[in-house]
Amino acid sequence: MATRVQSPPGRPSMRHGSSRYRHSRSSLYVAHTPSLEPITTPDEDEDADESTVSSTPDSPPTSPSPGHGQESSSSSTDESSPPYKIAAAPLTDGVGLFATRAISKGTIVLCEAPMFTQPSPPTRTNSTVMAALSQCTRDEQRQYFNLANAHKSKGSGAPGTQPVLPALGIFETNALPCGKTRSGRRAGVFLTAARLNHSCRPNLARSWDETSQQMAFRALRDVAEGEELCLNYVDVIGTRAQRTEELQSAYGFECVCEACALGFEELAESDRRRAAIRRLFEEVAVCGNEPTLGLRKVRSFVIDWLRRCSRGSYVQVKLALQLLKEEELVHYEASFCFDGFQFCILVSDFVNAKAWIRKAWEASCNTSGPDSPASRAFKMYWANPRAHELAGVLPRATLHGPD
Ligand SMILES: C[S@@+](CC[C@H](N)C(=O)[O-])C[C@H]1O[C@@H](n2cnc3c(N)ncnc32)[C@H](O)[C@@H]1O
Repeated sequence: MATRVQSPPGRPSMRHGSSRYRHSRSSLYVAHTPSLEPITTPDEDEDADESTVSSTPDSPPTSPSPGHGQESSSSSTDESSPPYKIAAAPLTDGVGLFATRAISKGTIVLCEAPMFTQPSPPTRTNSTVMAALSQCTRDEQRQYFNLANAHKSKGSGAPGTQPVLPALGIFETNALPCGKTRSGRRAGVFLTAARLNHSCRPNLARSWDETSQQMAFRALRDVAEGEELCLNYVDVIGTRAQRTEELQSAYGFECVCEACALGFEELAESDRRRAAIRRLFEEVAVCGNEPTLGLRKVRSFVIDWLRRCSRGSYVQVKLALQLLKEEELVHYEASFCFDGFQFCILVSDFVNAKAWIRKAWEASCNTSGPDSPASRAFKMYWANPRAHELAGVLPRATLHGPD
């Protein structure tokens, strides 16, 4: 069974020197599409006055608005206690984390250092996990061996395959990706966060902080007291059938989350929306790892898109944002907004570019904090959109902003 670790991870990273923003859990490069209907043709709109967008300040604030990345606080009598508790999650046949008080969007719910980390397979084996465990305290070892093990039933191993021994099985079930070193990517087990169940409508996002070597878990939306706190282990844009297949093959369980438990008609609606979001992602996934190739692809994509615009059959980023809101999948917002920014940048529409990048920055602060590489890059582009390598590579045009 595949590890819980996503490749590469869970929260966004910005590829400096290129133009792509990679969404966290997704393997998709989301250079999508312009929702951006041109309202003037090239050359009609000479140097637009950036100050005309009143909702977009000329420059980003020095610090994000309240809420972003704040440690949890509430009206609870004991604010120093964690805003969560571990309790039985009967549907998952185990435990989960539950909010002990109301938590507002963007709040850091939990910040945790890994008990230990490991390299990626094949370097990671049962022996390397056992060696790391031998450096931990007895209490930590006891807690570790109490964690879920999705590989338990495979103990004897299928003919011709190696059995998954307990220490490794537990690691593969619970580990989260935490950064990259010179020798490659690493994953770690976090004793508290290992109790977070999966939801296809998650209310937590995780982001690894290289400086503190800790994982932060932030509320993606306002969470009510008593609500279960959940991450998404896999990409959740896709129909229930697609998600079920992925969770089964990667983690071996049938998802019991609220999105998967919807009744027939609601599920059909949800499936329709998620399929549309995925289509939007894929239709405009134009860029690979190689910046020059990416640039070429972006260019031909935009030219094609401009052509399609004139026939009125373009896809709208705004539509994607609306669908994400309806499905409560706001952690994908920053990717779409960054694409909106990039398409404006291509045609030197700096007014609308600023509006898009501001929205991308706000969304990114909520999911991964103001100090994440993506948030920093967005803020930098907000201050100076012309610094983007795609700036002005196509004839000038005026597109639309997000609002
Ligand atoms: C990382 S652990 C999460 C905490 C776990 N429930 C426990 O008791 O320790 C992952 C395991 O929890 C269960 N699980 C997590 N999310 C689930 C979901 N949405 N539906 C069903 N089971 C789930 C699966 O058995 C999975 O292998």
